[in-house]
Amino acid sequence: MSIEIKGVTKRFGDFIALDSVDLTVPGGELTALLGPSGGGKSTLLRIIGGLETADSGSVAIGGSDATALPARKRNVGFVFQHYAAFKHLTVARNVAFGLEICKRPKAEVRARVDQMLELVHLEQFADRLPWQLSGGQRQRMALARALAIQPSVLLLDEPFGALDAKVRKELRDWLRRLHDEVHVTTVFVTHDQEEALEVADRIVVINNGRVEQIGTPSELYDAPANEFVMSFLGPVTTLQGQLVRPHDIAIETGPLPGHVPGKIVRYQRIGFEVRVEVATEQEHHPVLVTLTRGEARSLRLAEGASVWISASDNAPRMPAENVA
Ligand SMILES: Nc1ncnc2c1ncn2[C@@H]1O[C@H](COP(=O)(O)OP(=O)(O)OP(=O)(O)O)[C@@H](O)[C@H]1O
Repeated sequence: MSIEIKGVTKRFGDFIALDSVDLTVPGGELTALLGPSGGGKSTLLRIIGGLETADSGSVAIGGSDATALPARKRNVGFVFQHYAAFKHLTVARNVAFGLEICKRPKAEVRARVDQMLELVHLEQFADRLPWQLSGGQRQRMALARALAIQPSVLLLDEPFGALDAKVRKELRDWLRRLHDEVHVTTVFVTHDQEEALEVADRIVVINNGRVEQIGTPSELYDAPANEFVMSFLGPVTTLQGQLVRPHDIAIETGPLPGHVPGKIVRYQRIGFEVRVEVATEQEHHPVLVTLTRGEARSLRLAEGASVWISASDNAPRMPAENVA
C-alpha cells in the first residue's frame, strides 16, 4: 500500500523537527529515510505509524486518510533498534503475540507463526526464550512478529543499529531478500548511506526536518541535487573549485592537457583500496584520490611522486562554494 504524506510539520517547543514534508512512498517498495542524526527521520516514521501526531499536514495509507487514526488502527508493523521482546515468552509466543491480541483462531495462529519463523529462518529456535538468541536473531524475531499481523506497512527504525558491522551487513542482505519475497511496503530509517544504497529501492534524504532529495540509489549517487546529498552519500574532495568524488579522479604520471599537476604527499593502503593525497598549487588542501591497489601498483605511485590529475568526464561534480 502506498503512503502519501502532505505538508507534515512537527514542532517540539520552538524546535522544528519536520518542516512541511511532502513524500509519496510507492506501494510494495522498500524506501529508506536517510540522513544525519537529529534530522527528523524517526519523527517522520513515528508520524506515519501513528506513534506521534503532526502539528499540520496529512498522512494517507493505501489511499485512505490516516492522519487521525491511532497506531493500532493503522495496521502497521514496527521494528525498533532495541526491540522490546517479552522476556518470559518463547520466540514462537512472541511472534504470535499480535495475532493473539486480535483473537485469531488457534490453528491459524500456529500456522502463521510457523510460516513466519520459516521466513526469518528461526524455525529451530521456536521454543527458546529471547535472551537465548543472538542480537541478529532477535531482530529477525522482531521482524517475524511485525510481519505476522500481515501489516499494510512495515516501519523499521534503525533495526540493525545495535549490531556489529558483520551481522549488520548479513541482515541487510537478508532484509533485501525477504522484501523481494513478501513485497510489503517498507520504510526503513538509517543514518548509514551504505545501508541505504544497498538495501533500498528508493532513498529519501532528510536533513534539518526537510527532504533534500528523493530518488533511486543510482539517481542519488549519479545526480545528487546538492552539496549536502553528494557529501552525505560518500567521501568528496575539491579539485579546481569543484566538489568531486575521490574515485572519480583520474591520475596520470605524465602531463596531459586539462590535468592539474601535483605531488603525492600521502599514500595509504586500506584493504583493496589505495588513498593518495595530492598537493596542488591551486588547492588549499590536498586533493584526495582513491584507486585500486592494482592501478596504484601499475602506475608505481609513491609518496613524493609527481602526478597529474583530472575529474573523469561523466563524474558528478558541483561548485564547492561552501566547502573549506
Ligand atoms: N519527544 C520529543 N521532544 C522534544 N524533542 C524531540 C522529541 N522527539 C524528537 N525530538 C527532536 O527532534 C529532532 C529530530 O529527531 P528524530 O529522532 O526524528 O531525528 P532522527 O533523524 O531520527 O535522528 P536519530 O537518528 O538521532 O534518531 C531532534 O533534534 C530531537 O532531539
